[in-house]
Amino acid sequence: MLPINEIFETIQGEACKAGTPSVFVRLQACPVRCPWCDTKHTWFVDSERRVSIADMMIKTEDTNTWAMMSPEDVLLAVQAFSARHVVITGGEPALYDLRPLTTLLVGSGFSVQLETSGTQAIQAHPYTWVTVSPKVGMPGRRSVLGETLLRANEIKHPVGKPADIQNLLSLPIEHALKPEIWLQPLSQSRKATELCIREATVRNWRVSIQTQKYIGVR
Ligand SMILES: C[S@@+](CC[C@H](N)C(=O)[O-])C[C@H]1O[C@@H](n2cnc3c(N)ncnc32)[C@H](O)[C@@H]1O
Ligand SMILES: Nc1nc2[nH]cc(C(=O)O)c2c(=O)[nH]1
Ligand code: SF4
Ligand SMILES: [Mg+2]
Repeated sequence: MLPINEIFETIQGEACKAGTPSVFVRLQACPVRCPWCDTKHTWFVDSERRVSIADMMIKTEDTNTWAMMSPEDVLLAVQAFSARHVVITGGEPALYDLRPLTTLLVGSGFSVQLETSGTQAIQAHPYTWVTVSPKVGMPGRRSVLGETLLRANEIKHPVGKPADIQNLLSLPIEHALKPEIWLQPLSQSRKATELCIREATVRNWRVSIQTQKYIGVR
């Protein structure tokens, strides 16, 4: 059973899969708590904020309410939309064993993507496209970052200031599989965007802007 904050259809806005019609499954809870996080309403699983699946499904704005769902409940909810790409995010979805859910989704014909901070061991079907957005110097277990970066299909690094580039360089990112490295400016800041453009250019990395925030979708 998984605590789900929201399930909604939109366009994946970030990194390699940007532009893909997607059903987002947002899990509740995150112990990492980045000060600039744009989904702070997912951090705590407050038992008083539990709602029915039906009430969770009709939400249209950010709230800290959540519903408890089985992998089969999630599959049914996801099948009601037309997108065939499912993005599992949060909160920190890797807090949970995602093997049952990802296996069910892959077996039902969906492509599956996981958005994770890399601070928890990843338990997901091997076909899952894993986007690791490494969190350095935040609470959470840095010790598993090396392992999750090895599993990463892409690295999407949040950047606000030059020290964030140094933090990324301190991680084992140059392994044999060479996942694409995307720099994502924090909160549409002009300064951060210019820094990402400069650093991506000299290092032959990429720039991931949160396109959903420019085209006005969730
Ligand atoms: C809300 S997190 C949820 C998944 C997981 N906890 C993680 O951090 O990857 C999804 C993505 O949004 C990014 N993000 C969160 N707040 C942001 C902000 N203010 N500006 C840019 N990216 C942000 C995260 O770094 C991550 O790549
Ligand atoms: N459109 C859209 N694209 C996204 N890519 C990653 C997101 C996330 O919150 O994990 C996100 C999101 O919240 N909305
Ligand atoms: S790890 Fe992800 S969900 Fe958690 S606080 Fe950081 S950005 Fe937000
Ligand atoms: Mg988001």
